[in-house]
Amino acid sequence: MNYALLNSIHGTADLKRLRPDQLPELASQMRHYLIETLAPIGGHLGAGLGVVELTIALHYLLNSPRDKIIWDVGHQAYPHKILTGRLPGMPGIRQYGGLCGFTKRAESDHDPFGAGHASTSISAAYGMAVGRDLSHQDHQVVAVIGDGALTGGMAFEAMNHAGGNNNKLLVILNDNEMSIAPNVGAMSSYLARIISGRSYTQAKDTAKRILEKLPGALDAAKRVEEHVKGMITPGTLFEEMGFRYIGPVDGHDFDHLLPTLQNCSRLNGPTLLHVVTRKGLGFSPAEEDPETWHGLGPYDVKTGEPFKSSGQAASYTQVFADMLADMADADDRVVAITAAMPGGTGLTRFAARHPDRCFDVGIAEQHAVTFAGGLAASGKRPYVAIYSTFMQRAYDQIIHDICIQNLPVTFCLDRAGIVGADGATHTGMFDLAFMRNLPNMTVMAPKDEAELRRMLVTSLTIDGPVAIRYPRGHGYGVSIEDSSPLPVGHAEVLTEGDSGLVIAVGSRVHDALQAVETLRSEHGRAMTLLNLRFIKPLDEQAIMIHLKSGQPLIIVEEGVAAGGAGQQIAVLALQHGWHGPFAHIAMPDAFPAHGTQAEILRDLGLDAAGILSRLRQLIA
Ligand SMILES: Cc1ncc(C[n+]2csc(CCOP(=O)(O)OP(=O)(O)O)c2C)c(N)n1
Ligand SMILES: CC(=O)[C@@H](O)[C@H](O)COP(=O)(O)O
Ligand SMILES: [Mg+2]
Repeated sequence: MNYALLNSIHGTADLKRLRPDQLPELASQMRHYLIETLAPIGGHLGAGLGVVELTIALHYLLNSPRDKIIWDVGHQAYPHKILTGRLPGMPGIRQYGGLCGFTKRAESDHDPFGAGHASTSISAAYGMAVGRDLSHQDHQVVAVIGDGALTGGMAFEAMNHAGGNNNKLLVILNDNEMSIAPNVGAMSSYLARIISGRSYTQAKDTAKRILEKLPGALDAAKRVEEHVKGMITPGTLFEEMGFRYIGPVDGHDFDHLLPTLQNCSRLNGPTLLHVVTRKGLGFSPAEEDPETWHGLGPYDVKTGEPFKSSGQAASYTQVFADMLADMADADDRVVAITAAMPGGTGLTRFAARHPDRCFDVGIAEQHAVTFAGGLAASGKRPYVAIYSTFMQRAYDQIIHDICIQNLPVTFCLDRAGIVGADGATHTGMFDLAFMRNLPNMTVMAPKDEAELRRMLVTSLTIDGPVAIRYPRGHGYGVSIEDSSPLPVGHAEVLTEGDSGLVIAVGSRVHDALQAVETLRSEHGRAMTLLNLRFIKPLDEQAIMIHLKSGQPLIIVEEGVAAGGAGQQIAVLALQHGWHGPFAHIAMPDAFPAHGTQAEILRDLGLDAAGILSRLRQLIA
């Protein structure tokens, strides 16, 4: 493909020099460029392809960075990055040292607000609109939010606030009928009805029938018609929330988009523009299967097939989902909940076997947790599968609705620890610290996929809240025959030696074992290695039996050091009078960069080589 037009755009000023009739060609080149550039590296393709025209139109008419464009989640912002001077960096997006996969303030003045988590854009944009008005400035503030992100409560909290006031704010609802998976819920049906126009037609028919049945009461019936029409005319809900509703508009047609956006930008007060787009537009595999092509690894442009790495063990996610489905076979109290991530959490597999016991609540982590509380209070055993990073949203619900009432809800924290290309916003670095300090909570971390299965079985024996955290990626291909429950609160001794005690948590156990074995074979120094298994309750007895005063104590965990298991173990050791060399190999008080999981673990000294080097220092 010839990218001459695209390559001539070094910033938004170049875009503005184009004639309107050149924009479709620019859109076409940008689509091809995205499809080709992401093929060897993967990334969030589908959402960006869907907003190519919208992004071009916004930058054509607005004056970023003076005008503020806030992209919700930020995964669809690749076209925005291209138009704002970041085209040369695109081949390195989400790679180590490369561009961030989301919007990021530190990366560009054109990213006025960073994101990664959903449903924040209207709040941030409204804050900027109010800030602008307080400072008597007059730039535009535009939030672009997807129909999936609109299922998040924050979006409605923000609309409730903004709609009650008169600050100028444009919210663009990018409606492609998809979250990552097909969008769910009543709002999604409402938007679909607006697009199809059926509700409006039906309402008119209903009013007509009322008219026919009430001869002589024409005025009254006329009023009924007006009322019914008013109730379900497109966008009434938004109008009732204080927003001027405009749309629906074809988000791929510049002839519609440009004049509509131009008009919207002249309006005062809060306005919602409903734009209809197609996720993955321009690449048929992505149009046909938008869920797979939402975000993926490398793929073959010619065949339209994602590359599959052969010979890999099952992922933790798959093992989790299959085990939970087995448990649901045997126990009809078991139910599963996802917050808009049925694929990512594996619950699509669970739903295939137990469709009536699997609930996708939308991007609503807080609701997911309290909904689980309600299910638990009615005798069910809910398993809430949410990525570690997204669970941060629901902390008060975990405390107030689950832990205080000691309800048997199990939190299945996928993507715990380093996630790789998604970087800081998606890193699951806090869950060990925030879960282990909650009364009534049991916290487990499996060393491999077999242990994950046993921990799930164990959770069913515990009559209270449980958190199980496991990493992104594949297991080790170990045998998963044993499905017996684990003794609660007991660590596992993996090696024994008198040169020191290493305690490793979950995902770091295998690398710690490798380091301990290398130390023994290369230096003849044997250490005891405990697989902690239970971060809470802590196996104080096993720790104190194996901890010898004067000898090194090393704790390895893939989570933030502050408040992590290591700090609690250190306090325990000191309370028992232990003294000796100490190392807490964990994540520092800083957000990690993006790259592969291996690169980030290496940087943090959390891989086998890093652990080995710390062990060598300690015994030196
Ligand atoms: C709080 C939170 N939960 C879940 C996610 C995972 N997630 C990322 S994008 C997405 C779907 C967003 O759908 P939509 O806003 O409609 O954007 P589209 O991809 O359709 O353009 C989800 C669930 C997230 N980023 N943040
Ligand atoms: C944008 C977003 O939040 C998701 O698409 C996320 O990137 C998915 O991560 P996984 O690839 O680990 O499922
Ligand atoms: Mg969508």
